[in-house]
Amino acid sequence: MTIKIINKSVHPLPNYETLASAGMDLRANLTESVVLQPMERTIVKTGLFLELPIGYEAQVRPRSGLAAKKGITVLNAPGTVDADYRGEVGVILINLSTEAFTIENGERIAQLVIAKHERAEWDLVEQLSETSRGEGGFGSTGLK
Ligand SMILES: O=c1ccn([C@H]2C[C@H](O)[C@@H](COP(=O)(O)OP(=O)(O)OP(=O)(O)O)O2)c(=O)[nH]1
Repeated sequence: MTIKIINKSVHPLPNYETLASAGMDLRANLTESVVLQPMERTIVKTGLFLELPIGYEAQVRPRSGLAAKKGITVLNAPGTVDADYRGEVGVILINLSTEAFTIENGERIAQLVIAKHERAEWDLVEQLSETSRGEGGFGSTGLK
């Protein structure tokens, strides 16, 4: 599939790193680097504007390396970019580590996964079908 994109950033378009990558890395588009203190969050602009086909969304997801090594993650993961959104794609990053982290211009801060989604209508009923799980949830089958 192809997706219309405007690139107002100073970086190349996001691309898939390998043949089977699900996500394309998103780069911070900054005029100067940003320091994120522990527990601080910020919206990092990407300079990218999308026109997704209806029935598709773009998910803004964390990068595992940044999360595991630096404690930097996407606060609202996965962020949802709607097909009718015409603004700049932003990445809400939070620093969950105990040390300050500097976001440099061009740094790969998150990844974008393009996904199909359904749009459902509600069928308002008085009763739902019975199942063996019933209302059990939130660890009802044990935690191990
Ligand atoms: O990580 C994100 C999440 C959202 N958006 C943009 C695209 C999305 O279509 C729009 C609205 O996002 P969302 O529906 O999650 O936000 P909201 O808090 O419900 O705001 P709104 O009232 O604008 O829908 O913001 C991003 O650029 N990055």
